Amino acid sequence: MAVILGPNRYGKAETRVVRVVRDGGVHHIKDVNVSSALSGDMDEAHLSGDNTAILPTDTQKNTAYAFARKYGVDQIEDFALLLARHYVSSQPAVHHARVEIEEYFWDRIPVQGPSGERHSFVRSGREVRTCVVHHDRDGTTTVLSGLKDLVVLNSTGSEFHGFAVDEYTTLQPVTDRILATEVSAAWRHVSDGSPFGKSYSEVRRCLLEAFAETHSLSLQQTLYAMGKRVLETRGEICEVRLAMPNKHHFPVDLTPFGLDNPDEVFYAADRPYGLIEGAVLDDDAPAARFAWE
Ligand SMILES: O=c1[nH]c(=O)c2[nH]c(=O)[nH]c2[nH]1
Repeated sequence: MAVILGPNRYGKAETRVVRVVRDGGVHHIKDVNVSSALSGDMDEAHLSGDNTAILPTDTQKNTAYAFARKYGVDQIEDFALLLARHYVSSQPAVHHARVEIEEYFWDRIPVQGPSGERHSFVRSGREVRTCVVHHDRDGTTTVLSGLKDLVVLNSTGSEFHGFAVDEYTTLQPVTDRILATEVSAAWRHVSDGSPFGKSYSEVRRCLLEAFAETHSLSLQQTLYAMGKRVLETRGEICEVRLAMPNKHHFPVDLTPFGLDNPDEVFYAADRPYGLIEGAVLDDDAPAARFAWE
């Protein structure tokens, strides 16, 4: 038997970059979390401890901060593209760069200082925006945008029946239930030139509208409807992957207290939960290459 080195990459995970832009007394905040991972001609670092090809992860952290100052941080996808291209073009040993960014939203606290200052924020209860960019020295670039922690609920319009049963099945069919989930979604851009800000808000709108407008016979059906809505509405997207936990809401039995419960009071269970995952894509979507790695 011979031992060989398998696929490997290395980088700095979760460099938290907060940038404040001052427009007089009106401040703007960008709060991102940058993870870079590089791979290429660097086997010797693992095999013999030769670090010649290794650009330190500490340098990768510094680069994220320096680029935030030099180029600003607007759309996270554009910032990730900038970093990924920088590593591949400046380091001969780096054949491939993967840059993942999360963005956390802040809302302005609507008060003003005596001279009109506006510099107070509250962390938004909104979802986290995400992206994953790959850039390879063969010239291929892939861009995924996404979101996570988007919690949604339909208080009716959801059924679940007609399912397979065996000797362990106790679930009763229902024609009206609460459907709640915490959406994690990622969508693949056809090119690296999408207008990423507008695209993000429109995809988010498609997901929410399809969730609300679909009369659901299962979370699986709702998932497909959400992905389909994005693909039919947004030409710049060719694939959507969704992970949606079924956040079960069980009507509480109130009969011990002499009370009925006409689907009014629910117990929101946190675990276990059903986990529904799926990809929806254009049948002529270009090859994904390493986009999902
Ligand atoms: O929408 C659902 N899909 C399932 O696969 C499932 N399984 C289950 O127990 N409840 C549900 N609900």
